[in-house]
Amino acid sequence: MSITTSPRLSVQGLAKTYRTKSGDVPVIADLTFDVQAGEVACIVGPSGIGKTTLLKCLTGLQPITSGSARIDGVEIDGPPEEMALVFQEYTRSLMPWLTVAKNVRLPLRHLRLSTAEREERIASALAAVGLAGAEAKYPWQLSGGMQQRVAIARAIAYRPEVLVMDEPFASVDAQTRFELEDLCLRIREQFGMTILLVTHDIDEAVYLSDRVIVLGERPARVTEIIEIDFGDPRDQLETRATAAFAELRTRIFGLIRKAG
Ligand SMILES: Nc1ncnc2c1ncn2[C@@H]1O[C@H](COP(=O)(O)OP(=O)(O)OP(=O)(O)O)[C@@H](O)[C@H]1O
Repeated sequence: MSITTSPRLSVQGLAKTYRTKSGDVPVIADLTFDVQAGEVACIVGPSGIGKTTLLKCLTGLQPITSGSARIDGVEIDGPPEEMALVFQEYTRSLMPWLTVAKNVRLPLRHLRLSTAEREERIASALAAVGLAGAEAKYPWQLSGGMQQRVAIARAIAYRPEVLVMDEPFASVDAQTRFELEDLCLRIREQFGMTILLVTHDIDEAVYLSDRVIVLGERPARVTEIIEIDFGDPRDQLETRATAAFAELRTRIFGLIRKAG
């Protein structure tokens, strides 16, 4: 007997046109792709191709013009409870007047959790991002990388099925970026989350992904979906030094350059 599993996230013929006072702006023409449960998938493509627009459609912040997006077979037509979103701009997503613990607690208010369960989720999320002990600190007392860890902790305390990240590591230094990438892979492992991430960094996409979805043309289409099979664990030095890594980087770079 063969067992078929439906994808966690399924995007079918998704199109998006912004309706503005000066006319229609077609940004996405036709996107079709699946992301399986527990995968990390990265969206890459030239600047302005519509990557953030796609995430807005998937997180219910913008209506889809035509086509569909589904989580576990259920059509997305508003912010889905199964998703959490992490933005590049952690300074704008954290509340500076709230402590780290209170920032992480914010989205949990909407869930029916006992006090003990809520506190356990906060503690384990902060431990998972390496911030155990920072509960009483304020965001402005932390480095940029640590603030982004708080934003990630807040998302994982919510325990979403799908963690959506829009250029989450673009505002931190290179060393912190590597640490946060590895954190991302650990979270997937520890919590079994599916991760969909937009990045401009091709190396980051190759390092993190099980699947890279390359967007091109304007309005956007899927140029190619590239499966990546480095297995786990990945290593920042060793994995990036392999011939397979260099080959994938060159291939994706070529696709983006052609599309841009
Ligand atoms: N609310 C809006 N109304 C009209 N046009 C918009 C709106 N939001 C975005 N756009 C346009 O949609 C296009 C795609 O923008 P989007 O931010 O999704 O691209 P992106 O690939 O994420 O860009 P970047 O790589 O620079 O971050 C751009 O031309 C942008 O000007």
